[in-house]
Amino acid sequence: MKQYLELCQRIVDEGVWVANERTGKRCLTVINADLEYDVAGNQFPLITTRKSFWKAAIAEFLGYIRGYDSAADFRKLGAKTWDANANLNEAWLANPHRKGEDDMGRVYGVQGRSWAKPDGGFVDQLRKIVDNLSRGIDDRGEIMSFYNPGEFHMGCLRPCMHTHNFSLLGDTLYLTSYQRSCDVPLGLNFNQVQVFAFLALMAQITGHKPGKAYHKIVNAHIYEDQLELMRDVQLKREPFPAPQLEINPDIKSLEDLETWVTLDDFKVHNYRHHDPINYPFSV
Ligand SMILES: Nc1nc(=O)c2c([nH]1)NC[C@@H]1CN(c3ccc(C(=O)N[C@@H](CCC(=O)O)C(=O)O)cc3)CN21
Ligand SMILES: O=c1ccn([C@H]2C[C@H](O)[C@@H](COP(=O)(O)O)O2)c(=O)[nH]1
Repeated sequence: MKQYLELCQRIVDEGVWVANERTGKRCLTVINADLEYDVAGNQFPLITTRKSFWKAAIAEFLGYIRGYDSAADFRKLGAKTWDANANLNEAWLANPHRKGEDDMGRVYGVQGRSWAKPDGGFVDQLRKIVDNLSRGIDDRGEIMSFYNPGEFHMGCLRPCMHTHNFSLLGDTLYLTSYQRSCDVPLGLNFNQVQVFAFLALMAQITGHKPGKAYHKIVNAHIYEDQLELMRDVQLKREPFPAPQLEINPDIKSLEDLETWVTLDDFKVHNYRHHDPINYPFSV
């Protein structure tokens, strides 16, 4: 929590205003942030200076793991986060690749589970990582990347958190995740939860102990219409201690994640938080 608040304060103190064409808004921006999460010690990085809807963050990530490409499937899992990008962005609505209501196109999990090969067929990046790690193999390329410039024109948004790189040291699993663009008041609240939960889940299904998760962000920003709430409300609050995440121990394989897992398989203990803050969302 301290590192999150320090990043927010750094943006307020040192950020530079940058105009963003896609949203038509200005963002107060800094470059480079390195965050670290202690998954071994189960210090769940949930924001405590406002109420976090952490279940939606986990639902969203479960949708990526399943390779979903429809905002409707995300809604069924419990995340409304893709509704706006799938259905409200003018450029995407006019895109001939959009398959209709709720279609997100070839983004995130689609790339993670079925990256199209130029010579035909698809690559399932996540399956390969799970198979290798389960056999104790780290080939120094245990990477799932959603970043496919050859198909950007076929999706509603370029991936923000775009690459997840796993490492095995002895029987401890590590994760390094890379993010090119970060909406710190809204997106990061979710992304922290996702990086932590992804390492915890992968350690559980591949039979390893989780170590640390490293989260590397390039462009970290606060939109102009979020600044006042961040500076004058959220940053004035005192954080509470980190809660703990409990994952159903019956989740034992990638197939489990693909088939029966729901949000009921995740629980958070000792979550003390301040009141919710409704930050504006930019499409
Ligand atoms: N501008 C922008 N920021 C983002 O963080 C973002 C995008 N666009 N587009 C793609 C995804 C969608 N994500 C989202 C979308 C909505 C919320 C959101 O509204 N969160 C609310 C409550 C959510 C709920 O009630 O479930 C929050 O207060 O955290 C968060 C992340 C993250 N990404
Ligand atoms: O997981 C996510 C997804 C998206 N975001 C934010 C970061 C930006 O504010 C927008 C994406 O806009 P681009 O113009 O494509 O950079 O969404 C996030 O923080 N986390």
